[in-house]
Amino acid sequence: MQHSQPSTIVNLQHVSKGFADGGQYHQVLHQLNLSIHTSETVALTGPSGSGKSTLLNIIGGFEYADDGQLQLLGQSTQTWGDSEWSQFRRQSLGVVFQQFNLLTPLNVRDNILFPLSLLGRGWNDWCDYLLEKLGIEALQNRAVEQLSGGQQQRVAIARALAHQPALLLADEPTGNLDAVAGEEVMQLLVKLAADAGTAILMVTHSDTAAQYMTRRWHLEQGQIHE
Ligand SMILES: Nc1ncnc2c1ncn2[C@@H]1O[C@H](COP(=O)(O)OP(=O)(O)OP(=O)(O)O)[C@@H](O)[C@H]1O
Repeated sequence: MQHSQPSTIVNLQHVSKGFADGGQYHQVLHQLNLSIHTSETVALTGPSGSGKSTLLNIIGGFEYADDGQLQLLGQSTQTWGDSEWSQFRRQSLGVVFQQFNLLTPLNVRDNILFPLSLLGRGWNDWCDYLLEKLGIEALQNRAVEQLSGGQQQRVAIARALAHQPALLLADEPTGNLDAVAGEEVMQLLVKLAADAGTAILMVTHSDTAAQYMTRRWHLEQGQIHE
């Protein structure tokens, strides 16, 4: 199930980002240098407002850095326009958020099928494997809004990994779950990402969730400490 790809999935060199705050410039990320390699798993922790979501947004192309270089899958993103970013996201990126962000008019199966359909692909054995491992086979035809939080997060994981992306960005994936459901989701996330050959960068405030990742980055005052 592994796919061939450059060994460095994400590489940031001297990346800085700030925001105008009441007429003043507030620097959030300061000259960051970091890399994530194939199948690595990284927990990103740090105080509220330290820039964790901003960093994820830059890596996903949802926001742009003010300065520095971002390479994804060995390619410089400097000249990427909307079409290159969408191609990267469709083929190589999965995302899981605290709020699940599923497509509510659709049932479970169609939510999982959605990222594949954007690539012109259909349902396959890997999708069946995801449903089975996540324990959501029996829920396939249910509307996602009828599911519990833990069940919705399992569907979100299946959707994020359906196309076996090189990188999964997860922002507080256990933030809306109780302790037991949170641990179950983390175990499944790590196991299935490993099966897919997917690297993970996960923002979390939870020490328990962070312990499931092999690396830990702490972001504070614009800098990452590992
Ligand atoms: N679009 C924006 N415009 C102005 N300021 C912003 C914008 N996005 C983020 N910020 C500011 O940048 C800082 C970092 O925000 P960010 O959401 O990345 O932090 P975080 O570490 O993810 O926080 P939390 O743990 O609370 O989710 C905050 O001070 C925030 O107010």
